[in-house]
Amino acid sequence: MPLIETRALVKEFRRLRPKTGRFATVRKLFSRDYEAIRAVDGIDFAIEPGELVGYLGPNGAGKSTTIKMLTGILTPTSGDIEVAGVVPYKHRQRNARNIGVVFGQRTQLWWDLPLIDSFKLIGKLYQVPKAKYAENVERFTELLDMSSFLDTPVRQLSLGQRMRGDLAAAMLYEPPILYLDEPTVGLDVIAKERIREFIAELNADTGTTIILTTHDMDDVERLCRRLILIDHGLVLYDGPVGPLKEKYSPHRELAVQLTHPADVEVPGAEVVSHEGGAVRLSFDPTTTPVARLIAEISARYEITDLSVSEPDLEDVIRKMYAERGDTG
Ligand SMILES: Nc1ncnc2c1ncn2[C@@H]1O[C@H](COP(=O)(O)OP(=O)(O)OP(=O)(O)O)[C@@H](O)[C@H]1O
Repeated sequence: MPLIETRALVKEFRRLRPKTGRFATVRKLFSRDYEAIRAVDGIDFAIEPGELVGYLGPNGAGKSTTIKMLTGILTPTSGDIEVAGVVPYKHRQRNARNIGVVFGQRTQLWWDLPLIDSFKLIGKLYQVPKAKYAENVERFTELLDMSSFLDTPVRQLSLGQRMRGDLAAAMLYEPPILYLDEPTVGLDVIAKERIREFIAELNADTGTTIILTTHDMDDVERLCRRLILIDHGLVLYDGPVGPLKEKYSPHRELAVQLTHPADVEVPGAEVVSHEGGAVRLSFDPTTTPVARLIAEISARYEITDLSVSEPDLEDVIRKMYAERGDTG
């Protein structure tokens, strides 16, 4: 049975219709002329326990609005939504116990308090039993390497330290579900990797169901087995990463380094670039298996190095949106 499910989910916002021309500002003041924006326009998905799903889309696609409905902050205009057997907007408090939420752009922690005091407050708010609380703080402190800054006020933490604190805070009461909104935004490469490692471990070890919203394709490549791609409030793709790459970017590239420069000709592959002994070939793995291609090349030329590159996910997604007439 799905842990998270939405059916024909719609969220409409009303905003004042923009006015132009003379006295526009004055007219706006007295106007009752609203227009409706469908931020979410009939979204269906079902997420099973233990899944780690990337929820992606261009700016304004409706991602945050969906997450806000899942957390119970927003009430849908129509449609159904259920999270761990709870309708979030009807039972916000019950829903809150089942979910952890981390926003990359803002903290859930108390700005002026030492990090450990935020943890204590969250432990109290969620009535985490004493022993469990102590065990979890110890575990997360070790996993996220936080011991050197537990007593530092949150306002003095670096972005990477704060993010680790936010992740620990969201998981202190062991919710079965975690929503992550841009958890690696603004972090350096090492800090990003540390966060990704924690997310992957959390999902693998405790089976936490995770919905991840991000614009960072390295987050997606590293973490998500399933993607839900949305645009204009609609689901465009729901499935694994592999078939998406095959459909929108079927070609792979093989880079070979020849001992002696030569004009390369191999059946089933096209030379993309050729610089001295460095040759790049493009091929379709469904018609030319990579093993056969490598065998053919090694039989004809002397090679010192070779590598096959996967298509770039960002490129694949851009192509998909472009094909559907959306520039993102
Ligand atoms: N409170 C609101 N009132 C009016 N319009 C809103 C409101 N919140 C969101 N919108 C509009 O709904 C649409 C979807 O916004 P949403 O924030 O869900 O997109 P998003 O996919 O999260 O984008 P981003 O990647 O930029 O965060 C946008 O057109 C946005 O302007």
